[in-house]
Amino acid sequence: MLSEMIGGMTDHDVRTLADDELRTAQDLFRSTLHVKPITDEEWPQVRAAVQDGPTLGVTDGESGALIGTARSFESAMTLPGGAGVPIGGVTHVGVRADRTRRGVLTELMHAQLTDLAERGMVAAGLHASETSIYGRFGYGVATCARDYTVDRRFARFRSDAPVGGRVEIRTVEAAIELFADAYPRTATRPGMLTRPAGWWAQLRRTLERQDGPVTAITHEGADGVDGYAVYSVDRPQPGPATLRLVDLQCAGPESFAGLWRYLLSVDLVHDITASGRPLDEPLELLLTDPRAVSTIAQFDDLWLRLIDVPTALAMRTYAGESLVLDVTDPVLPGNDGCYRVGPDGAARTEDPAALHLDVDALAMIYLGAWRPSQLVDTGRVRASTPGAARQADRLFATSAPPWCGTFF
Ligand SMILES: CC(=O)SCCNC(=O)CCNC(=O)[C@H](O)C(C)(C)COP(=O)(O)OP(=O)(O)OC[C@H]1O[C@@H](n2cnc3c(N)ncnc32)[C@H](O)[C@@H]1OP(=O)(O)O
Repeated sequence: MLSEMIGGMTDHDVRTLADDELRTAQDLFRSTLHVKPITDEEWPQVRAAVQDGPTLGVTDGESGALIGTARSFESAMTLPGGAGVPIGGVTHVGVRADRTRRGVLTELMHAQLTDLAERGMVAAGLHASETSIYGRFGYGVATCARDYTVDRRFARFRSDAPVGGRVEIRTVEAAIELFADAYPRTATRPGMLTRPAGWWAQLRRTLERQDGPVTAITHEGADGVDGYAVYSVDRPQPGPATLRLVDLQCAGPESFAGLWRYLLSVDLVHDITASGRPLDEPLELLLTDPRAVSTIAQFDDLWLRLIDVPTALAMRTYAGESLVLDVTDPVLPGNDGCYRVGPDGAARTEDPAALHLDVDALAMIYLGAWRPSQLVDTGRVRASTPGAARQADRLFATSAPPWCGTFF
């Protein structure tokens, strides 16, 4: 039983909160992010946007007040090779400011990993507020993303850019409804997650809180709706207007080009900002002047924690020659051991290992975000046979950088 494998003793009472405690938990989380409490008017909408799944809480021994919380919901993540793996989306993690650095988060993380394992989640994923928090619990940066801005004055499509399909302005509700059906078809890149109903409700709330008016568009190709985008425009008076892309998803090159042709055609816009996009999103390649696109930030996107390492390794595909990995998991020691990984699959083995790594480093190479040799070169992974790092590079390589693309 996985709960018996979890290390660390508990001196805090971690329990699953009841439905009528969710608002207190949300307010606690907000306070840790320095956000005002939820008002009575807001609560019904906030409640609707809470994805199904357990909210854990830690209460203070003396006062009984909630001092720490963490939520999770169930999703599925696309792997290299196309399989989907059950993943717990971890969110709303916070510890009351007067109770931090006493192990409350540690207890929550251990209890949550046990719970996720018992619910059959092969992995957990999160977006980190700070990069120093989650590595110790076995999470590693498994996808990266970039923010970019497009100067509309210089952005002209090349004549050989893909054409086809039709862009239509819709109400936000209609666009979400039409696109939510098509979304699973577009989530083919490793690291992409299925979006539960609560996620779409949260998007509606985000859109309602934009300063400028929100516009939603869909792209329709030969097989129906295959892409969508939502954006708002800030038009200060006086000053140049900025179109801020809130979400854009597409099934392929034609819908990507079609959506961007439309976005670049919107009048009275000076520049367009896009955040949290795939590192290799090829907008520059569609334009006559690639410098019209400027990357303004590149950062960690999804932090991944492999909970069931044997299953996780077996569910993705590999290329090249097989290799033995020696995995160490300081929190879930049931994952410790050697695994032969190759084009025929992955399984435990008694054979000697060529690469030695902790479970957080395994998460970093698992979807293809980092090459194993990069982690060897920087001391995060140890190679015990010559050539092992390059061999592992070939095994774990993916055709495109992984990307999550769903913020939660
Ligand atoms: C997925 C999400 O929801 S991301 C949002 C995370 N929440 C926030 O950022 C809100 C503000 N921060 C907080 O609420 C808290 O500081 C938390 C949740 C980050 C940490 O909670 P704590 O109860 O203090 O963590 P805990 O005491 O278990 O710390 C465990 C270890 O991590 C370290 N640690 C925890 N948080 C941080 C941090 N923010 N920066 C650096 N180190 C940290 C601790 O020093 C400790 O190290 P040690 O084991 O070597 O002594």
